[in-house]
Amino acid sequence: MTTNAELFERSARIIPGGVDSPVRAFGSVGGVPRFIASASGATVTDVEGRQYIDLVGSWGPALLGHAEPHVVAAVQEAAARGLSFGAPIEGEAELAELVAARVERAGVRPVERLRFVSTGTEATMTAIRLMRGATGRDLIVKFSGLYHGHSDSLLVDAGSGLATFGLPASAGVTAATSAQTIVLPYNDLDAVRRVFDERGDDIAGIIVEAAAANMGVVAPLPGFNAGIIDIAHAHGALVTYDEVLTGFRVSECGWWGLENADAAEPYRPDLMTFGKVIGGGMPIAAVGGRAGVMDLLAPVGPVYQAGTLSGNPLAIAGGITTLRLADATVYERVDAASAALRDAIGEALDAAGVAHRIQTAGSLFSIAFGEHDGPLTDYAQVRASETWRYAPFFHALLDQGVAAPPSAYEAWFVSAAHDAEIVDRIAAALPRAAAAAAEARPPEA
Ligand SMILES: Cc1ncc(COP(=O)(O)O)c(C=O)c1O
Ligand SMILES: N[C@H](C=O)CCC(=O)O
Repeated sequence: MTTNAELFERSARIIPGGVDSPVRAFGSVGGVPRFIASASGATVTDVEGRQYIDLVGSWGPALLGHAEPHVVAAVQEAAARGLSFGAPIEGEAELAELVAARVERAGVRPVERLRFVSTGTEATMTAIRLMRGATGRDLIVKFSGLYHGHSDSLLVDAGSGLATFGLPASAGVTAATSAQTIVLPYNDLDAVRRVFDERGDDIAGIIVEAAAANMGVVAPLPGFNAGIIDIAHAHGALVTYDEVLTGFRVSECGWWGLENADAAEPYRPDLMTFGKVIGGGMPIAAVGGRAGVMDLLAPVGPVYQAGTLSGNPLAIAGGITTLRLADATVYERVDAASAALRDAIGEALDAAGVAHRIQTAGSLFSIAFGEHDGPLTDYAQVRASETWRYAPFFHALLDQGVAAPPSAYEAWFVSAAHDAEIVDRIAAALPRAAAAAAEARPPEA
């Protein structure tokens, strides 16, 4: 049997850090990452044959659970017809229509056009290029601790792996590129107003996660998302609303649908980005939005964007089947599992005397250790929390067969396959994890 440790060592000799995406390396929690051999429903199994209840969900896509049989069959059937054609296929329009139709409230449909790419990074990169192309301006506004993938302009003060490893930015991004990204504190409308008052004529647009979930989960304050759209539009700038992580995970209609559930006049971002769930585990993402902006894309307009594998037939098949299956009952199951799990975590931590706050945005959640007066609202507060309690908490769960995200800065993902029995098994593992968090001590300064 090959062990995780042997594979990690072998991989690290040829792949930097032994992984193809930094957070997977267990850098901030320590130890050896599990090399996954297979996954089914709510569980993953590593190369040593050990099964874990999975709370990572491939970082979001596994809404229905792993290897959902209909999705697997659809992908297999597509594969049998050919892996990639570099030409349009019928399913692209169908998946685009499915995505666009879901983002609808009170007759408002912000997605009039959609283009598929292969990753969320490409989707947000294309979105900011479109905002610049549409306005003829250079500056982009983003928020501290939010993550939009790894394109140069958006790595400044970003969440996810940069937060995990405590990096303010990435080496290799030129000073000139960084200077074109203005970073503001999340949930601070006054800061947005001030920067637009000072530099509004030069700002192409704002990009924002629909609900922040890459610095742990930090929900937008009521009115924040609508407010930034008002401010941007008053200055002739655009807004990209990044639903790569939240889209069709927190509701049938994404975070936009949750926030606008009862709105007579839903707010309307100019562009939206999607990924993760729209491929059900296959590599696909998308940028969509107002026709007037989207039609600037080549070959209709002058903003260039392309991709050899864009609209890949296997990914399109996985996406269509996933979205067709992701109906109201799926979201009820996911919401119920998330609520039951949050309750169990809260009870275990309370019983162990560990001060904490469970941050939520729909079914997404994360744990902010330490005393907090109310929900944490920005990155500074998250960084000031007792993140050092996370590693022992994480490892105590892992030792008992529960795989939480290997970073305090990542969201926890449940799926429709996380039923009551699975939640009970996690609950049984929580007291030991809570005790480990209670015993943790801060690192020496
Ligand atoms: C909100 C958000 N935007 C963009 C991305 C980038 O997507 P990808 O990893 O597919 O490039 C991610 C996650 O990685 C994300 O969470
Ligand atoms: N936080 C990231 C996506 O949402 C985690 C995925 C990755 O970068 O590996």
